Amino acid sequence: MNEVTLTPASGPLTGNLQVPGDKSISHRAVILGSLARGTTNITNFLTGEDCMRTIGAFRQFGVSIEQNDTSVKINSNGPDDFKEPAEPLYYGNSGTTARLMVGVLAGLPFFTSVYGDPSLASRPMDRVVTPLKKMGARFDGRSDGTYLPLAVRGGNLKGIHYILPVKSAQVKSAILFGGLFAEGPTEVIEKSPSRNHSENMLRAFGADIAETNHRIRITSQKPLTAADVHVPGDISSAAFFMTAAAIVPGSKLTLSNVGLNHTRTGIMDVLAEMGASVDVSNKQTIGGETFGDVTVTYQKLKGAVIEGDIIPRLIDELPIIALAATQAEGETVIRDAAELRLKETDRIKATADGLTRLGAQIKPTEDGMIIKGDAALTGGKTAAYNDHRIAMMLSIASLITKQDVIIDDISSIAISYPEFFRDLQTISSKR
Ligand SMILES: O=C(O)C1=C[C@@H](OP(=O)(O)O)[C@@H](O)[C@H](O)C1
Ligand SMILES: C=C(OP(=O)(O)O)C(=O)O
Repeated sequence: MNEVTLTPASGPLTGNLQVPGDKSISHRAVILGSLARGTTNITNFLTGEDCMRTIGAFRQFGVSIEQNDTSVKINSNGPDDFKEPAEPLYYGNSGTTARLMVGVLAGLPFFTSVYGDPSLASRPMDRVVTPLKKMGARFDGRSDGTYLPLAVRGGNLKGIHYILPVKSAQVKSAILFGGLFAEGPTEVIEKSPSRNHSENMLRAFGADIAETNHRIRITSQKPLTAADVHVPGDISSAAFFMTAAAIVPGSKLTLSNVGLNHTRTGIMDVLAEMGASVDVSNKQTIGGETFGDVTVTYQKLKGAVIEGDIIPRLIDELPIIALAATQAEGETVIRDAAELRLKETDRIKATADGLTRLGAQIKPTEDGMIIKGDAALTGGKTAAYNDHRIAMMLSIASLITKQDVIIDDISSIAISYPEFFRDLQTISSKR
């Protein structure tokens, strides 16, 4: 347990921050760099625990991966040279590693077994196992392959045509990665767009991939060609500081080199709709991913309704949006977000409970929450449910409470943002 006591901010937040590299893109860079033949150099890699799990997974196949802080160099001869691992693969807390790797393991002609921490062991895996079984991979696992630990015997895949039953980039990506090993084309259809980093990076690595109208088609073409990847700053990490600037009166913060892929920028749209001033400058695009500087300036917020197709574009930001909503004029309603219940913890319950303990009024619903605005947060003892996004959200809440905030355990923050408290100190005048 790693308890922390945080003191309220003494004044406006100002300055400039560069948040660490994007978690989703870092995972994918290691996966495609390992599947490709040649040398892949990754810059601004996220060294958080989750992405290190993905590096560990490929090292167990014998791939040479040198990691020096945020620089990663992968030398690979492609999957034909991968060795059957002697030990089970441990994916810790990382849903993205588990689900994306299932797509890869399904294509490898040998046996692997996979497990994770108690949180990961409670997250559904049938969403990736079901389509990959249809493609020909063999799985066994708890509750007939619904949960980790999983045993996989891969190889001899055939392409499929699959309409995604859940709005999930992890499921889409697992099937596309399986498609890299399959005989015949694989087609995935998504009803509303989820993050498309896999598609962008597959293209950059020379895959035969085409996309029309939410229909993505990939045809196996071995091996992929190595390509360098520059990872933009993680908008999901920047979201904590964007929101901090939007709720601490008088603040103005600039987050530099933040990923601005349209499938991820829902947080900026919502903050702007709620009334914050959100400005973008210095935009550039590398490897299909756009990034730039985002400046958020405090303005009194107003409540909003957040629902429908925007949800996948801000799914990981809903806890911090809930905090913003406690400071807005009027009520905020979040709907269509039942997926939040299946993350590292049940984030509807954890957000409502964590903020209620600090004095907010939040009513959890089956697929979202209703948040009463203009709450004077008191502070006190609260719980992060061993979830990095909840721990960081509650830490940002401490900036506007009357008294100190005591969070039971903040060790989960190392999952996605190891330097979070250093950055929080940089921009808050009192710490
Ligand atoms: O593909 C990815 O990198 C991710 C997709 C999202 O999950 P789902 O695809 O399950 O919605 C997101 O919550 C997760 O943090 C990262
Ligand atoms: C849900 C998340 O990650 P994952 O699914 O990879 O555990 C997250 O980072 O908020």
